[in-house]
Amino acid sequence: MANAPVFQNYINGEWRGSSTGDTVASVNPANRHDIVGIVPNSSRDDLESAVAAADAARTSWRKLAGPARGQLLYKAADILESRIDDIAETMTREMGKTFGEAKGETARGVALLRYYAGEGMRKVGDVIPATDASALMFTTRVPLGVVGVITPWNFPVAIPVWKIAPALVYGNTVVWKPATETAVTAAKVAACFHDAGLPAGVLNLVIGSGSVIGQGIADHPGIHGVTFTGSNAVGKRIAQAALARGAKYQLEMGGKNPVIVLKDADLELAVNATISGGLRSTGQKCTATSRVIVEKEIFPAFREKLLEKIAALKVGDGMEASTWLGPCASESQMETVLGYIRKGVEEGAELLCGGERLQEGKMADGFFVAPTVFDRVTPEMTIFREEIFGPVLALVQAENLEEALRLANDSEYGLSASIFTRDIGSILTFIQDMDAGLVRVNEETAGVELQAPFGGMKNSSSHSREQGTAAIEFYTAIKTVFVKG
Ligand SMILES: NC(=O)C1=CN([C@@H]2O[C@H](COP(=O)(O)OP(=O)(O)OC[C@H]3O[C@@H](n4cnc5c(N)ncnc54)[C@H](OP(=O)(O)O)[C@@H]3O)[C@@H](O)[C@H]2O)C=CC1
Ligand SMILES: O=C(O)CCC(=O)C(=O)O
Repeated sequence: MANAPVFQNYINGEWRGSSTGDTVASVNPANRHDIVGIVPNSSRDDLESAVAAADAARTSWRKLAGPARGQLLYKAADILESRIDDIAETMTREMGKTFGEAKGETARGVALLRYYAGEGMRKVGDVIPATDASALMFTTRVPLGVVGVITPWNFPVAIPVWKIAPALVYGNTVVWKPATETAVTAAKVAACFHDAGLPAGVLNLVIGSGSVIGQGIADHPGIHGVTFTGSNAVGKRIAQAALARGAKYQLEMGGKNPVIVLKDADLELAVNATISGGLRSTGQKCTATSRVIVEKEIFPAFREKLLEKIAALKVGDGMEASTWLGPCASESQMETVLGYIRKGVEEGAELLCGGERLQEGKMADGFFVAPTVFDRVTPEMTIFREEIFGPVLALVQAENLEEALRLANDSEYGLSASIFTRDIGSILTFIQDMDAGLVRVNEETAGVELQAPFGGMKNSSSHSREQGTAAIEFYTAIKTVFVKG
C-alpha cells in the first residue's frame, strides 16, 4: 500500500485530492495483494467544485466551433493511442479482463474519439419549408449544458469515451464519475484529454462512491443531463431523481441475452460464438450470452462440443499471455456469481461443469470462478431470469424455432440476441419477432459497432440509444428557427 501510486480527481483543469483527504485502494482482482492505485473517496464538496467548473466553462466551450472541438478530440485520440499498452495493462490489473481484450477496448476508445471528432464537422439541422414563402425555417441543435456521466467497471475505457466524446463534441461540458473499481484507468483516460489541451472545466473527473457522487450527480440542479450504464436497480434510481427535477437522462442497463441454435446451424461456429459471447470478459458484458436455447435434434452434439471446448479454456491472471479467462472484477462480483450458481443447483438445474471458485496456486489470491454450464434450466429458475454477470451459461432445449423464440423473449430484458441457422425464413422470423435492441445472425450476442445505434428494449435501457448517429439525440436539443425577412 505504501508504494502504490496515488491518483486524483481532475477538476477545473487541475489534479486534486478529495477535500476530505479520504482515499480508497483499487485492488487487482487477480491478486488482492496488488494495489493498482490509491484514489480519492470524494465528498459532495468535490462534486460541487466540479459542477461549478463545468458550469463556468460551458459558454466558451459551446461557442467554440464544432470543428475546433473535434480537433481536440483528435488530439486526445492520438494521445490515448500512444498510451495504449499502459492503459490496457492498468485496465487488466484493475478489473481482470485479459490484456488482449483490454488492448482491443482501448483501441476502440481511440476509434470512438476519432468518430466523434468527425461529428464536429457534420450537419446539425435541416431546412424545412415554411408556410410563409418569404420566411426561412430551419432546425439547429444546442447542447444540454453540463452532462453527468456515470460509468461502470466492465468497459472502463470504451463506455466512458462513447459518452464523453459525443457530449463534448456537441458542446456540453462534463462531470464524470467512474466506477470506483476502475478509477485508476479513468484517471489515465482523463489525462489524455488534459494533455490534448482541453480547456479547464470542460471535462471534470470526480472519483467517489455511487451513493455520494453518483447520486449527487443525479440530484444536482446544475447538471442538465445524466447518462448512465450499470445495474437496473441504480439506473431506476437515477431516472427517478432526474425526472423529478426535469433533467434529461439516458440509461443502459442489464441483459439476459439469448442465443438460439437451430438444427441446421454450423455447429462449430455456434459453439465458438456461445463461448466467446458468454465467457469473454468473464461474462461481464451487458451483451454477454447468458441463455443458450438449442433445438432438440442438435442439442446433444452441441452440448458435447461446448463442454469439450470449455474444458480447454485457461483461467488465470489476464496479464499472462496464455490466459483466456480472467477473474471476476471484484470479490463482491465473485460472491454474486457464486450465489447465482448455488441458486441454480438449489432450484434443480443440472451443473455440467464449473460451479466453483478456483483457488489453486496463485489463483488463491484472486477472485476466479470456473466457467460454468447448467443444463435443464427452466424459465422459472433464477438463473434463467436474472443477469448474473459472470462466466455462467444456462442451456435450454427447444422443440422448434417458435418455442425457441418464446423462451428467448421470456425476459424482462431485451438488449441483444443471436441466432445460428442457414435458413433465410428462420432468420427473417427471428429478426422480426425477437424483442431486442441488437439482433445478430450467425454472430455472438456481444460486440457493438461504434458507428451503429446501441441500446435495448424492455428493462435494458431507457428506450434511448447510444453511439453512431443516435448520440446526437441525447446530447443536444433541437431548436426550430423561423426567420422572417
Ligand atoms: N449494463 C452494464 O454494462 C453493467 C451492468 N452491471 C450489473 O450490475 C450489477 C452490479 O454491479 P455494480 O458495479 O454494483 O453496478 P452499479 O449499477 O452499482 O454501478 C454502476 C455505476 O453506478 C454507480 N452507482 C452506484 N450506486 C449509485 C447511485 N445510488 N447513484 C448513482 N450512481 C451509482 C457506481 O459507482 P461505484 O463504483 O461507486 O459503485 C458505478 O459508477 C452487476 O452484477 C451487473 O449485473 C454492472 C456494471 C455494468
Ligand atoms: O459488447 C460490447 O461491446 C459492449 C457491451 C456493453 O456496452 C456493456 O457491457 O456495458
